[in-house]
Amino acid sequence: MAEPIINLENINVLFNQTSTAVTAVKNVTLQVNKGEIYGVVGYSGAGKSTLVRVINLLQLPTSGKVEVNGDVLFEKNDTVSKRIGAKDLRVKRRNIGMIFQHFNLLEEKTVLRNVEFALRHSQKKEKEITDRAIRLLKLVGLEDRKDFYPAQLSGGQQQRVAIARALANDPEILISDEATSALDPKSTVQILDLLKRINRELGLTIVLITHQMEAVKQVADKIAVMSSGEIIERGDLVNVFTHPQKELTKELIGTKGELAKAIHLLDKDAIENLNHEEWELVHLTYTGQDVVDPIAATLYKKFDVEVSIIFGNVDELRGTPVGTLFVTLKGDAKSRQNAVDYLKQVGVDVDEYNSKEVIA
Ligand SMILES: Nc1ncnc2c1ncn2[C@@H]1O[C@H](COP(=O)(O)OP(=O)(O)OP(=O)(O)O)[C@@H](O)[C@H]1O
Repeated sequence: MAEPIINLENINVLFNQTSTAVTAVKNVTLQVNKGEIYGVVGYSGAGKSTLVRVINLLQLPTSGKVEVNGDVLFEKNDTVSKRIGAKDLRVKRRNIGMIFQHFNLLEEKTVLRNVEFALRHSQKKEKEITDRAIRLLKLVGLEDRKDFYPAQLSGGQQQRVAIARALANDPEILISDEATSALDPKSTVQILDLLKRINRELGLTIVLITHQMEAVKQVADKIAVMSSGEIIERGDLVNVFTHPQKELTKELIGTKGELAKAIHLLDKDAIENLNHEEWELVHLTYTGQDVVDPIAATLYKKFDVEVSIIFGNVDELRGTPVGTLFVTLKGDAKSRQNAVDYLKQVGVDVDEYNSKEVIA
């Protein structure tokens, strides 16, 4: 049974500015299970940072309930108003590591001292602290840079130091706030691989907020899409990517751009002599190549529907290959309907675009 480690219920965060009030988070309920990598995505200003800062009460909600590891840290509604004490909160916060876009390292301290700094409040002896810091630097592959200063490291390496520091107190949860947004693509992949590895090896639960869909695609088990303070869509990563419901989700994962490209690439000559009733554009999404390989032949043989491929693409979602294919189907309406029903039956997700709208 999945065990929730983070439980946010009906969270609202209202910022009262002098002239205007902004509701940065609107009635958000979110559960993250132990050991999951949960991606929270959305455009800038959607409320992602505010929401995750609520988890360790760096941001106090206006109302709602914050529960971490079964302990209620905050609860406020019409009948209840309680909040964990400052001392207990400090202890709880050590169980939640954080990494940020700009690393936030202490520039005047060496890599080793930066990691040790996170352990300054622990009861450990100096030698134990140093040993632990070195072990963590080994984990992130930077043991040989322990005496360097942050400025002497690349962005990716600085983020590794930040990860080692975030893990110093052995947290069960790691919050990553746009941690790869300032990195080049190669370092981004390396940092995401590292996050995936520590998730697996240490059983760490990771909440990853990002506007980079590539990042969640690589590592997340589940995603939530935020817009104007609300979660508008959520679920298993592969499911959301293959069956996006909301326009914004389609936009974020690139379906909309792909559709525009498919329309642009349509062989206008080939369809010029057909009337609107005789063809349509369809977008097929499928997991597993074997489903799609024989499609064209099958649709022609079984349903007398002609398939022309406009373009296709195979992507990888957390290790699962997911294919998308834009094709035109030519044939009478009834045959095309039968063909589409058949595709759905064999597990292909089908989006149909009316030919009239497509070439309008
Ligand atoms: N301390 C604050 N005071 C007032 N308004 C704030 C504060 N923090 C955030 N906001 C507002 O709340 C909304 C959500 O901001 P938030 O930073 O959570 O979004 P985000 O999705 O994380 O975007 P970004 O990645 O750009 O930070 C925005 O309208 C922002 O201007």
